Amino acid sequence: MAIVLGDNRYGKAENRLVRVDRDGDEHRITDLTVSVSLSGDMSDTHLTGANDKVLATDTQKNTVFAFARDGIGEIEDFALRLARHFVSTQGSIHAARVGIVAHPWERLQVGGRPAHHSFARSGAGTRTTRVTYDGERAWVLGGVEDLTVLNSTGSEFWGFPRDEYTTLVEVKDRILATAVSATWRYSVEEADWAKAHETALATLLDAFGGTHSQSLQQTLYAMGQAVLEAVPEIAEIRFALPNKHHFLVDLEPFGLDNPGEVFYAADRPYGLIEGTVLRDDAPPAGPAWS
Ligand SMILES: O=c1[nH]c(=O)c2[nH]c(=O)[nH]c2[nH]1
Repeated sequence: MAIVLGDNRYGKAENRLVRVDRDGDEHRITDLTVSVSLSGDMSDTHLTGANDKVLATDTQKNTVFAFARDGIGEIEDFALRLARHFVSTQGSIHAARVGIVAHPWERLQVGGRPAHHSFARSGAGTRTTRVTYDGERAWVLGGVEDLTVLNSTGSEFWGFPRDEYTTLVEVKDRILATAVSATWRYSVEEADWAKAHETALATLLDAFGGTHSQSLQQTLYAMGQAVLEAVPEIAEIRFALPNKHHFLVDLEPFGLDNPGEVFYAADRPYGLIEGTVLRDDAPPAGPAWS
Protein backbone atom coordinates (compact mmCIF):
# COMPACT_ATOMS: atom_id res chain seq x y z
CA MET A 1 0.00 0.00 0.00
CA ALA A 2 1.24 3.49 -0.84
CA ILE A 3 -0.10 6.79 0.31
CA VAL A 4 -0.39 9.42 -2.39
CA LEU A 5 -1.47 13.01 -2.68
CA GLY A 6 -4.95 13.39 -4.12
CA ASP A 7 -6.83 16.29 -5.63
CA ASN A 8 -5.80 19.63 -4.17
CA ARG A 9 -6.18 23.36 -4.70
CA TYR A 10 -5.39 26.51 -2.80
CA GLY A 11 -6.12 30.19 -2.93
CA LYS A 12 -7.23 33.33 -1.14
CA ALA A 13 -10.89 33.13 -0.26
CA GLU A 14 -13.33 36.00 0.18
CA ASN A 15 -11.23 39.03 -0.67
CA ARG A 16 -13.49 41.97 0.12
CA LEU A 17 -12.98 44.51 -2.64
CA VAL A 18 -14.76 47.85 -2.99
CA ARG A 19 -14.11 50.16 -5.93
CA VAL A 20 -15.42 53.70 -6.31
CA ASP A 21 -15.70 54.92 -9.88
CA ARG A 22 -15.27 58.67 -9.63
CA ASP A 23 -15.49 59.76 -13.23
CA GLY A 24 -18.70 61.34 -14.44
CA ASP A 25 -21.33 63.21 -12.49
CA GLU A 26 -22.02 60.44 -10.01
CA HIS A 27 -19.87 58.08 -8.04
CA ARG A 28 -20.51 54.37 -8.64
CA ILE A 29 -19.80 51.59 -6.15
CA THR A 30 -18.69 48.06 -6.96
CA ASP A 31 -18.63 45.89 -3.84
CA LEU A 32 -17.36 42.36 -4.32
CA THR A 33 -16.26 39.26 -2.49
CA VAL A 34 -13.66 37.58 -4.70
CA SER A 35 -12.37 34.06 -4.08
CA VAL A 36 -9.40 32.62 -5.95
CA SER A 37 -8.54 28.94 -6.07
CA LEU A 38 -5.58 27.57 -8.03
CA SER A 39 -4.41 24.07 -8.85
CA GLY A 40 -1.51 22.54 -10.72
CA ASP A 41 1.89 21.09 -10.03
CA MET A 42 1.69 21.28 -6.24
CA SER A 43 3.23 17.95 -5.22
CA ASP A 44 6.46 19.45 -3.89
CA THR A 45 4.87 21.83 -1.44
CA HIS A 46 2.83 18.99 0.08
CA LEU A 47 5.51 16.28 -0.04
CA THR A 48 8.89 18.00 0.38
CA GLY A 49 8.08 21.47 1.67
CA ALA A 50 9.59 23.22 -1.37
CA ASN A 51 7.52 26.28 -2.17
CA ASP A 52 9.06 27.39 -5.46
CA LYS A 53 5.86 26.57 -7.38
CA VAL A 54 3.48 28.16 -4.90
CA LEU A 55 2.14 31.55 -5.90
CA ALA A 56 1.46 32.85 -2.38
CA THR A 57 -2.18 33.38 -1.52
CA ASP A 58 -1.08 36.82 -0.35
CA THR A 59 0.09 37.55 -3.92
CA GLN A 60 -3.24 36.31 -5.24
CA LYS A 61 -5.03 38.77 -2.94
CA ASN A 62 -2.79 41.62 -4.09
CA THR A 63 -3.46 40.72 -7.73
CA VAL A 64 -7.21 41.03 -7.17
CA PHE A 65 -6.79 44.56 -5.81
CA ALA A 66 -4.21 45.60 -8.42
CA PHE A 67 -6.45 44.42 -11.28
CA ALA A 68 -9.29 46.50 -9.84
CA ARG A 69 -7.19 49.65 -10.34
CA ASP A 70 -7.95 49.57 -14.10
CA GLY A 71 -11.69 49.16 -13.51
CA ILE A 72 -13.72 46.06 -12.83
CA GLY A 73 -16.45 45.97 -15.47
CA GLU A 74 -18.82 43.02 -15.44
CA ILE A 75 -17.93 40.49 -12.75
CA GLU A 76 -17.76 37.67 -15.32
CA ASP A 77 -15.11 39.63 -17.26
CA PHE A 78 -13.17 40.47 -14.10
CA ALA A 79 -13.15 36.79 -13.08
CA LEU A 80 -12.03 35.75 -16.60
CA ARG A 81 -9.19 38.31 -16.53
CA LEU A 82 -7.92 37.08 -13.19
CA ALA A 83 -8.24 33.38 -13.99
CA ARG A 84 -6.41 33.75 -17.30
CA HIS A 85 -3.68 35.80 -15.64
CA PHE A 86 -2.87 33.22 -12.95
CA VAL A 87 -2.64 30.34 -15.42
CA SER A 88 -0.78 32.20 -18.16
CA THR A 89 1.87 33.76 -15.89
CA GLN A 90 2.67 30.83 -13.58
CA GLY A 91 3.99 27.66 -15.20
CA SER A 92 3.09 25.59 -12.13
CA ILE A 93 -0.56 26.71 -12.13
CA HIS A 94 -2.65 24.65 -14.56
CA ALA A 95 -6.14 25.75 -13.61
CA ALA A 96 -7.72 28.70 -11.85
CA ARG A 97 -11.14 29.21 -10.43
CA VAL A 98 -12.37 32.69 -9.53
CA GLY A 99 -15.68 33.11 -7.75
CA ILE A 100 -17.28 36.50 -7.21
CA VAL A 101 -20.30 37.65 -5.23
CA ALA A 102 -21.46 41.21 -5.99
CA HIS A 103 -23.10 43.05 -3.11
CA PRO A 104 -25.70 45.48 -4.40
CA TRP A 105 -25.91 49.16 -3.41
CA GLU A 106 -28.73 51.50 -4.37
CA ARG A 107 -28.29 55.21 -4.89
CA LEU A 108 -30.06 57.25 -2.20
CA GLN A 109 -32.43 60.10 -2.96
CA VAL A 110 -31.07 63.22 -1.28
CA GLY A 111 -33.02 66.47 -1.41
CA GLY A 112 -35.48 64.76 -3.76
CA ARG A 113 -32.73 63.94 -6.30
CA PRO A 114 -30.51 60.91 -6.95
CA ALA A 115 -27.51 61.33 -4.67
CA HIS A 116 -24.04 61.93 -6.07
CA HIS A 117 -22.20 59.78 -3.55
CA SER A 118 -24.68 58.26 -1.06
CA PHE A 119 -25.91 54.67 -1.18
CA ALA A 120 -27.91 52.11 0.79
CA ARG A 121 -27.25 48.39 0.66
CA SER A 122 -30.15 46.91 -1.29
CA GLY A 123 -31.71 43.64 -0.31
CA ALA A 124 -32.83 42.08 -3.58
CA GLY A 125 -30.34 39.24 -3.96
CA THR A 126 -26.70 39.19 -4.98
CA ARG A 127 -25.26 38.50 -8.42
CA THR A 128 -22.62 35.76 -8.59
CA THR A 129 -20.17 34.30 -11.04
CA ARG A 130 -17.64 31.50 -11.06
CA VAL A 131 -15.06 31.13 -13.81
CA THR A 132 -12.86 28.09 -14.31
CA TYR A 133 -9.93 28.37 -16.73
CA ASP A 134 -7.63 25.47 -17.63
CA GLY A 135 -5.18 27.24 -19.92
CA GLU A 136 -7.20 26.51 -23.03
CA ARG A 137 -10.79 27.30 -22.35
CA ALA A 138 -12.99 28.92 -19.77
CA TRP A 139 -16.27 27.86 -18.22
CA VAL A 140 -18.47 30.67 -16.94
CA LEU A 141 -21.24 30.33 -14.37
CA GLY A 142 -23.59 33.17 -13.45
CA GLY A 143 -26.26 33.32 -10.83
CA VAL A 144 -28.10 34.91 -8.01
CA GLU A 145 -28.18 34.21 -4.27
CA ASP A 146 -30.47 35.13 -1.40
CA LEU A 147 -33.22 36.42 -3.64
CA THR A 148 -36.13 36.22 -1.22
CA VAL A 149 -39.51 36.14 -2.95
CA LEU A 150 -43.07 35.47 -1.81
CA ASN A 151 -46.45 34.82 -3.40
CA SER A 152 -49.26 35.52 -0.92
CA THR A 153 -51.62 33.29 -2.91
CA GLY A 154 -51.56 31.20 -6.11
CA SER A 155 -49.91 28.24 -4.41
CA GLU A 156 -51.35 24.84 -3.50
CA PHE A 157 -49.91 21.64 -2.09
CA TRP A 158 -52.06 18.51 -2.06
CA GLY A 159 -52.27 15.00 -3.46
CA PHE A 160 -49.14 13.80 -1.66
CA PRO A 161 -49.01 10.29 -0.13
CA ARG A 162 -50.30 9.86 3.40
CA ASP A 163 -48.72 7.30 5.72
CA GLU A 164 -48.86 6.77 9.47
CA TYR A 165 -46.54 9.77 10.01
CA THR A 166 -48.34 12.27 7.78
CA THR A 167 -50.02 15.15 9.55
CA LEU A 168 -49.69 17.86 6.88
CA VAL A 169 -53.07 19.21 5.83
CA GLU A 170 -53.71 19.55 2.09
CA VAL A 171 -54.00 23.18 1.04
CA LYS A 172 -55.47 24.87 -2.03
CA ASP A 173 -54.21 28.30 -1.03
CA ARG A 174 -51.00 29.00 0.84
CA ILE A 175 -48.12 31.42 0.97
CA LEU A 176 -45.18 30.32 -1.19
CA ALA A 177 -41.88 31.90 -0.19
CA THR A 178 -38.26 31.05 -0.87
CA ALA A 179 -34.79 32.54 -1.02
CA VAL A 180 -33.73 31.70 -4.57
CA SER A 181 -30.23 30.42 -5.04
CA ALA A 182 -29.77 29.87 -8.77
CA THR A 183 -26.58 29.17 -10.70
CA TRP A 184 -26.57 28.97 -14.46
CA ARG A 185 -23.94 27.72 -16.88
CA TYR A 186 -23.17 29.71 -19.96
CA SER A 187 -22.21 27.77 -23.08
CA VAL A 188 -20.05 30.70 -24.26
CA GLU A 189 -16.87 32.39 -23.04
CA GLU A 190 -17.91 35.82 -24.26
CA ALA A 191 -21.30 37.48 -24.00
CA ASP A 192 -23.08 40.65 -22.99
CA TRP A 193 -22.96 39.44 -19.40
CA ALA A 194 -24.95 42.36 -17.98
CA LYS A 195 -27.80 41.84 -20.42
CA ALA A 196 -27.80 38.06 -19.97
CA HIS A 197 -27.91 38.43 -16.19
CA GLU A 198 -30.62 41.07 -16.27
CA THR A 199 -32.79 38.99 -18.61
CA ALA A 200 -32.28 35.80 -16.58
CA LEU A 201 -33.18 37.54 -13.34
CA ALA A 202 -36.23 39.34 -14.71
CA THR A 203 -37.47 36.13 -16.38
CA LEU A 204 -36.96 34.08 -13.23
CA LEU A 205 -38.95 36.58 -11.14
CA ASP A 206 -41.67 36.78 -13.77
CA ALA A 207 -41.98 32.97 -13.74
CA PHE A 208 -42.08 32.87 -9.95
CA GLY A 209 -44.90 35.41 -9.79
CA GLY A 210 -46.71 34.13 -12.87
CA THR A 211 -46.82 30.42 -12.05
CA HIS A 212 -49.89 29.08 -10.26
CA SER A 213 -47.97 26.53 -8.25
CA GLN A 214 -48.86 23.00 -7.15
CA SER A 215 -45.47 22.68 -5.46
CA LEU A 216 -42.18 24.51 -5.15
CA GLN A 217 -40.76 21.78 -7.40
CA GLN A 218 -43.15 22.85 -10.17
CA THR A 219 -42.18 26.50 -9.66
CA LEU A 220 -38.49 25.53 -9.84
CA TYR A 221 -38.99 23.90 -13.23
CA ALA A 222 -41.09 26.81 -14.52
CA MET A 223 -38.38 29.28 -13.55
CA GLY A 224 -35.63 27.19 -15.13
CA GLN A 225 -37.56 26.61 -18.35
CA ALA A 226 -38.35 30.33 -18.68
CA VAL A 227 -34.70 31.33 -18.19
CA LEU A 228 -33.48 28.83 -20.78
CA GLU A 229 -36.10 30.03 -23.26
CA ALA A 230 -35.15 33.68 -22.69
CA VAL A 231 -31.35 33.48 -22.70
CA PRO A 232 -29.86 31.36 -25.51
CA GLU A 233 -26.34 31.54 -24.03
CA ILE A 234 -27.46 29.65 -20.90
CA ALA A 235 -27.22 25.85 -21.22
CA GLU A 236 -28.19 24.76 -17.73
CA ILE A 237 -29.52 26.21 -14.49
CA ARG A 238 -29.36 24.74 -10.99
CA PHE A 239 -31.57 25.82 -8.11
CA ALA A 240 -31.57 25.43 -4.35
CA LEU A 241 -34.88 26.66 -2.98
CA PRO A 242 -35.56 26.62 0.75
CA ASN A 243 -39.31 26.43 1.32
CA LYS A 244 -39.88 29.28 3.76
CA HIS A 245 -42.93 27.83 5.47
CA HIS A 246 -45.69 30.18 6.60
CA PHE A 247 -48.14 28.43 8.91
CA LEU A 248 -51.64 29.76 9.43
CA VAL A 249 -51.99 30.58 13.13
CA ASP A 250 -54.92 28.99 14.96
CA LEU A 251 -56.72 31.99 16.50
CA GLU A 252 -59.73 29.95 17.67
CA PRO A 253 -58.56 29.86 21.32
CA PHE A 254 -59.02 33.65 21.25
CA GLY A 255 -62.48 33.42 19.70
CA LEU A 256 -61.15 34.71 16.37
CA ASP A 257 -61.28 33.31 12.86
CA ASN A 258 -58.26 33.42 10.55
CA PRO A 259 -59.24 33.58 6.90
CA GLY A 260 -55.68 33.32 5.59
CA GLU A 261 -54.46 36.51 7.19
CA VAL A 262 -52.22 35.76 10.18
CA PHE A 263 -49.20 33.45 9.71
CA TYR A 264 -46.28 32.20 11.71
CA ALA A 265 -43.12 32.49 9.57
CA ALA A 266 -41.13 29.43 10.63
CA ASP A 267 -37.37 29.70 10.50
CA ARG A 268 -36.40 26.02 10.59
CA PRO A 269 -36.61 23.25 9.69
CA TYR A 270 -37.37 24.10 6.08
CA GLY A 271 -38.02 22.02 2.98
CA LEU A 272 -35.08 22.25 0.61
CA ILE A 273 -36.00 21.80 -3.03
CA GLU A 274 -33.06 21.37 -5.41
CA GLY A 275 -33.04 20.72 -9.12
CA THR A 276 -31.37 21.27 -12.46
CA VAL A 277 -33.09 22.33 -15.68
CA LEU A 278 -31.06 22.03 -18.86
CA ARG A 279 -31.19 21.85 -22.63
CA ASP A 280 -31.07 18.24 -23.87
CA ASP A 281 -28.28 19.30 -26.24
CA ALA A 282 -26.30 21.22 -23.61
CA PRO A 283 -22.55 21.01 -24.23
CA PRO A 284 -20.59 19.05 -21.61
CA ALA A 285 -20.10 20.92 -18.33
CA GLY A 286 -16.41 19.98 -18.04
CA PRO A 287 -15.02 21.27 -14.73
CA ALA A 288 -17.56 24.13 -14.52
CA TRP A 289 -19.31 22.82 -11.39
CA SER A 290 -16.69 20.66 -9.73
O1 LIG B 1 -43.95 22.73 -2.44
C1 LIG B 1 -43.78 21.84 -1.59
N1 LIG B 1 -43.06 20.73 -1.93
C2 LIG B 1 -42.84 19.70 -1.03
O2 LIG B 1 -42.16 18.69 -1.39
C3 LIG B 1 -43.39 19.83 0.25
N2 LIG B 1 -43.36 19.05 1.35
C4 LIG B 1 -44.03 19.69 2.32
O3 LIG B 1 -44.21 19.29 3.50
N3 LIG B 1 -44.52 20.88 1.86
C5 LIG B 1 -44.13 21.00 0.57
N4 LIG B 1 -44.30 21.97 -0.35
